[in-house]
Amino acid sequence: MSASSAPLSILLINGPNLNLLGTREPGVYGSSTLNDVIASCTTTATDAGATLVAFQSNHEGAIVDRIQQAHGEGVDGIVINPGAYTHTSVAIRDAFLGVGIPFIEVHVSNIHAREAFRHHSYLSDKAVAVIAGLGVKGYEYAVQHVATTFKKRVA
Ligand SMILES: O=C1C[C@@](O)(C(=O)O)C[C@@H](O)[C@@H]1O
Repeated sequence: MSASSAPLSILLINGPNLNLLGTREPGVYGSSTLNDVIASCTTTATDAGATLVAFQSNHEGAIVDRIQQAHGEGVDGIVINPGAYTHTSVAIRDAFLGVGIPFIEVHVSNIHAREAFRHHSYLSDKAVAVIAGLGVKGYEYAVQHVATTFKKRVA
């Protein structure tokens, strides 16, 4: 397959505690599981002619490693819910700046309507877009946007 006809490649990253979606604070995060999210995002990507790979880790360095690895893999766009690292991680910010892969930041909850320490994100000013407060639907909207508007990246 030539580079021009290769499908757009999307990486979905979920940070700490998002493996607990479905049981974690359901009043805040809802009842869908991470597997539900991955299934719906995979369908959204596939229907739009893109591919999607999902990754979850509770460890900051593993997320940095995965972002760096994505560069070598030719990933075209990343959808990330960094969880609590949103509010703390210069390392994840620097990883995005280092690889230059465009990304959308997703939060299940509206972080701006919650505690003050959740209002600041180390990623938002570098993101193509930020979706917060639309529940797990936010992931699908982000994947849909990446799949239909992002371009294949030139290595
Ligand atoms: O783990 C999370 C989940 C979250 O990113 C969200 O999806 O709403 C919001 C963060 O503040 C929190 O630490």
